[in-house]
Amino acid sequence: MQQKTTSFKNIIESMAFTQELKFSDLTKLLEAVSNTKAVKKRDSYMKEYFDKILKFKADYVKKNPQADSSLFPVIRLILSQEEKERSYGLQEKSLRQLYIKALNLHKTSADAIKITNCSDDRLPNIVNDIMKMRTSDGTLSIHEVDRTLSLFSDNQKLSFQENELRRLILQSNAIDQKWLCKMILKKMNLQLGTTKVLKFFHPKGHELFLKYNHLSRVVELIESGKSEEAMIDVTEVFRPIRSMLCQRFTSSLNKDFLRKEIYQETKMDGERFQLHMKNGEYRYYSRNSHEFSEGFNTFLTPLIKFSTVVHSIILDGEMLVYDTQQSRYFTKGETPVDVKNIKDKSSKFRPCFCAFDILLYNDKSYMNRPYTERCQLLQQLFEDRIGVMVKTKPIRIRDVDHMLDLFNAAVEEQEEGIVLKDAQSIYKPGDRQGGWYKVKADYFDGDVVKEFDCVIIGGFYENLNSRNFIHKYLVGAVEKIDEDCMNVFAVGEVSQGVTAQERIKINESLKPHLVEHLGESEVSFNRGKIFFGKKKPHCWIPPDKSIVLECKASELVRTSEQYTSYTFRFPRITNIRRDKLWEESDTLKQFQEMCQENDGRVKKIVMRNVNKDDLIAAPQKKRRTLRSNREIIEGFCRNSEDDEMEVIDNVFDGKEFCVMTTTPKLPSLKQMKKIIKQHGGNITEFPRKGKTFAIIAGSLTRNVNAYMKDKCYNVIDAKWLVNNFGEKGEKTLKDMPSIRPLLDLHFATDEMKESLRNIYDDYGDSYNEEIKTVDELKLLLESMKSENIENDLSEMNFKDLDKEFESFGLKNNFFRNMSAGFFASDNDNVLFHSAKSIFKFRGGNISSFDTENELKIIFIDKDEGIKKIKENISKHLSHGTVLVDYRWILNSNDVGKLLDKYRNKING
Ligand SMILES: Nc1ncnc2c1ncn2[C@@H]1O[C@H](COP(=O)(O)OP(=O)(O)OP(=O)(O)O)[C@@H](O)[C@H]1O
Repeated sequence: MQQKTTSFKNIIESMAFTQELKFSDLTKLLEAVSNTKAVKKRDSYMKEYFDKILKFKADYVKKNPQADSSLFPVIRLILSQEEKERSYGLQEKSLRQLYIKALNLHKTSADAIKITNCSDDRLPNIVNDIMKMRTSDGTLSIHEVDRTLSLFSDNQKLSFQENELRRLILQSNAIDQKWLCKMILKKMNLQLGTTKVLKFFHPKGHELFLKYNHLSRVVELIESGKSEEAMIDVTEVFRPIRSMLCQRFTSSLNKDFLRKEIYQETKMDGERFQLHMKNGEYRYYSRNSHEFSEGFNTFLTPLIKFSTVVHSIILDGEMLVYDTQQSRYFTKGETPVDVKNIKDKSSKFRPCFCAFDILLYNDKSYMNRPYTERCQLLQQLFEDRIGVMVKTKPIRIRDVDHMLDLFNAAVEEQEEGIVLKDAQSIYKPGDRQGGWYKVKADYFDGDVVKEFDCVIIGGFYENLNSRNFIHKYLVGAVEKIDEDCMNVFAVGEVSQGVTAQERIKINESLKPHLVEHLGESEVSFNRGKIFFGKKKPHCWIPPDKSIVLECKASELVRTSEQYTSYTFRFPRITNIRRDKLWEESDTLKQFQEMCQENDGRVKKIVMRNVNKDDLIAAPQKKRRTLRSNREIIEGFCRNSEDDEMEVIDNVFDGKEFCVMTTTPKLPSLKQMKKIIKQHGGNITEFPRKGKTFAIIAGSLTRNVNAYMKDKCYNVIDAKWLVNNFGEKGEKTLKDMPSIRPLLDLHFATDEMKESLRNIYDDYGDSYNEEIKTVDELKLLLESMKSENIENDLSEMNFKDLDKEFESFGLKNNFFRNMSAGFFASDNDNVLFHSAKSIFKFRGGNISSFDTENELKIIFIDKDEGIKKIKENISKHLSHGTVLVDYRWILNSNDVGKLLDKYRNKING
């Protein structure tokens, strides 16, 4: 009898609602969600799924009241990236091996090679492709998959996992395996956030997750009917709570903000940890709620002494490394050991817990009490013991000046910054807007923190097997050897700060020039050498073919990996300086000066104290710079609107365009692309030889110029597009509008020239159409190169013409008072000639080299080598002659005014 009862109980226990749910239904949903671009549609798929299974569950529970009806297995599969309890010991590399074995593939078979060589992010898709050939129907239940993943976690022996995976393969289809692969790797990339998914599961799901940061806890609270109660507070010891975060301090806050009661605390620079203690048992949880009790219980717990009244407590704080010999703390950037990983008992390093908040005391939650009350309590419960456990000392802020003094003093003390806390703020788990603010020097714009302009000299691939996507750039500082030679030195790596689209664009520009790095310490390029440090990039790039990045960092830290002995901490790209030549990057000397020895400590790169003006001016300025650069990039972002765009005529007949630059007066890049598509054209993000009909350029940036030099692409002025189709592309046309050589084309390929031959003469004068404006006439005259016509041109009274045609807005003769010579040995340098024409067209006077007169200004092409140029024109040079790179004319023309005096000046 006894026997019978037990086995019946087992049957009941093993009955689970998720046995009724097909895994292939779930993977079908995940596939549909991840393939859908429209956000609303994605949401509706997920919502529909949850509505359906919740209803199904309600019916099931009625019939099987004793069975396990939890939806946790479903949720933890969909949100595998949040999985904390299970780890499978499988990364992309080992998972490849596992699949090869489970599928019984021979190492040299085509499928095995595909699995081995694909990039990490492609692995699930490759598994999908291979499985298509061999799968059965998907008959697995969610329960079965979830259970197997638990087994994977409990037993990480490869032979065991191989058998289990094979069992699953036999019962699944290709899509099932694709998603299983993603679940094991915990990289779902579902395009649907965790909180959103949880919202579909339960209206309080996402809020509870924000608070508790733990899937199983959230599901448990909801399914046990405790969601309302939990929203208020169910803080328990040994249940980690999501950390409250800090908002960045910006000037927009300061008016009202500093009128409140605000406290300042030191911003400690270690690792965020929670200390939980109950009746002498201690546990420690990281910011992501992972437990790291073992090490801390060995090295820290035995030294901690709470007041005897404390039976249970949860403290929030920062774990720092303390050097017991030197009696000093290490910041995160300079610490020689990982605070979570101190294992050696004889080590001079010890973890020290710096508490700044208390969330629970003697089983009573304090999370909903104001900051000041929590702080008061915290001060009473233990004595500070340096190097073991200490607490912050909040200071009440009197006014803005007081706040700035405290901040500047903190920076002076080499601290990371300060934290400001609203006296009334309660502890809001996971919240960044709850009344805590972090102030750091690099949040201020411009010259508070040094901005580095560094040229990209190398790259690190995301995946070494495929070597097709650089995710991190090695950047360098320059050192001039002589006029023609400049070396570059590796100073740091930078990855953050650009969007995925921007990174794609940078990578595409670098791609044609990348050279595989074979471990050399130095490599040569045609203007000098690059010197690397110990860490070698996967590929290098000649600086003269590269891009300058403007980077900011929070500080400079010691490194043994770069050429320089210091490198950036928390570097991020703040700008892509397409306007800057690689030689204009920061110099090695400048960099080394920043790194002057200072007690062996981290180098703050704060240039000066922050003052009240910085609080007002900075953010606006910053936004502007970013916007202008973002706009250049914006056009490379695919937009879901594009898919829904209506084509109103087909005058472009599938012709491919690359919209590259715009100006403030022209429509945005996005808008221009839309215009092209509306008229039947195609867009490419990068010009393709033989395929791209034309580049559309609003301004002749360095990038556009580089494409013109290639001589493979027509470059059409963006105004052509707007003039013919309207600002919004609204005008319907029957035929492709004519492209006028003088007015619309910056560069024409031979093919284009040939096709225009029947319509325009050699100077670009139309056989059919009359000249309509002075602008046109001037350009036409410019294009005529014969002696007579040149003379005619110089004799024309442009002043009168200007007056006469003021109504046309032709007042931009900004080179009017300048006389200059032009020297370039390369006669085919299209850009140089176009700069010369623009100079003349905008009123400049071109001095001749015929006489032996000395010229004051000579425009040259710097790329031809200064030494060589100087030899060629030595007799025209005097002490006062200034050599200026011709790009200054192009750049001035682009912005419609003279740029600061000779930005591209070479000497003088
Ligand atoms: N006194 C303090 N009060 C609150 N947080 C502090 C304090 N001292 C140091 N910190 C740390 O500063 C961090 C606050 O910044 P935020 O919440 O944005 O985290 P973060 O993204 O790690 O930021 P950062 O990189 O600036 O440290 C906290 O996570 C915490 O680790």
